[in-house]
Amino acid sequence: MNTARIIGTPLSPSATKVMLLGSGELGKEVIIALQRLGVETIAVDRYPNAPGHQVAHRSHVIDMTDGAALAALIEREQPHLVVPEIEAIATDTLAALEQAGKITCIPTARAAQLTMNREGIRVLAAETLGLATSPYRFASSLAELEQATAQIGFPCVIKPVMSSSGKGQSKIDSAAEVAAAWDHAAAGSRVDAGRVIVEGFIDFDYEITLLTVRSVDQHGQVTTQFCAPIGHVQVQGDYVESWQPCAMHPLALERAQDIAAKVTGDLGGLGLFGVELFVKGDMVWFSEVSPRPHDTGMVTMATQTQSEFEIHARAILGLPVDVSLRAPGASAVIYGRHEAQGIAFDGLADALRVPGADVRLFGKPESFARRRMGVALATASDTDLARERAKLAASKVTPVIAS
Ligand SMILES: Nc1ncnc2c1ncn2[C@@H]1O[C@H](COP(=O)(O)OP(=O)(O)OP(=O)(O)O)[C@@H](O)[C@H]1O
Ligand SMILES: NCC(=O)N[C@@H]1O[C@H](COP(=O)([O-])[O-])[C@@H](O)[C@H]1O
Ligand SMILES: [Mg+2]
Repeated sequence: MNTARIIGTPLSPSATKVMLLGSGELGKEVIIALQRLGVETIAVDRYPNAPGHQVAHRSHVIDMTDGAALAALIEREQPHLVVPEIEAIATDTLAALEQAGKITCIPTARAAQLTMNREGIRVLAAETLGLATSPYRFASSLAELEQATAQIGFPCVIKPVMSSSGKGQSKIDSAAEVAAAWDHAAAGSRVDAGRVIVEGFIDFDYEITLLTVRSVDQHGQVTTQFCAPIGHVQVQGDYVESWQPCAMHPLALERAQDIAAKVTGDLGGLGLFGVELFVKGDMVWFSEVSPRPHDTGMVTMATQTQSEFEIHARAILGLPVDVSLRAPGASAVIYGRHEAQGIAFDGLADALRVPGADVRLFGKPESFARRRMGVALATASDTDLARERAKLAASKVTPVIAS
């Protein structure tokens, strides 16, 4: 039997305190949703003035992969819930603190541990749960990678076991490209530079994120609900546009939900998960899962009654959620285009004149050419029109070097 958390008053002894580990664009929205529910929020990231720092009650800058620093901060702040927002965290420390009964980690410390490393989640999905995935091998040296790619065949995709947003990822077509892919993976890896996964390339028709929520129902039981599927396009392993709902063959949707229920059921805990799936006709492959809101799910800020961030905030507090769709819509990413601090954004008014459009600028202090700095959102009578509108609105926002 689970009960909803009683919410106290922020900044008082009764406060319900939630600590976000990672405070980028996704964490910023979770923090805003938590604040609306009267929760005291603590934003942590590796650099000052991260998006979530700008809206939380308190902020901290630490190396979140440093277990001692992380444990010391948790000890000082005493949060009721610890909410990982990125993968690159000392998850073993979270597991030890959870084991000792000192924290509640969202959804669970084990989920954070398994998804931090592609090896953990892939072995769980393919070998323990028996789900369909791309064929795969792991390699810890160039020689092992050469052998692994020969076994998997070409084309194949090579990724560091610890990376996200496509960092260090290559799709290669021949053995001649293996060495360059190994070097690229080492440069793009998050923590450990020495290990990669090789995946057989899946020639999918389209790919989706199935936002899946584990929340507490009126009987105190954990229940699983699915948002409408989100279609997306990725360039160099990073998402550039997404839309909801994504039209699917009914059998493919049923299989997608079945896979998502199995994976999230095994990971356990409360909260929203982004289950990434590849679809061809009525066939569905599991790719990976984020035990937290997903970048492609930013579209839900326009499309759903409750955004993925509001759903996550409610679910982790033991509160009921509403996964209903409000209107078809789309999102399109706004990149920084410049390598500079404190850039400015021209053309916002033109973007907001696009019918049905809205824009979020994340406020990241430093821009890189391919850093996601904002997102355009749009609703319309159908997703084709919404995609046009979102892309048009994004194209109107021009990052410029501030004078
Ligand atoms: N085996 C594969 N076959 C075909 N395409 C793939 C394969 N693996 C990855 N991709 C493509 O690359 C994208 C990014 O891959 P993946 O999700 O594994 O990377 P990531 O770095 O974890 O990204 P993110 O953190 O944004 O989810 C996928 O969404 C898909 O478009
Ligand atoms: N695919 C995962 C993802 O989108 N994560 C989001 O990007 C931020 C990091 O952005 P940065 O690299 O620009 O600092 C993370 O904090 C999270 O909000
Ligand atoms: Mg992914």
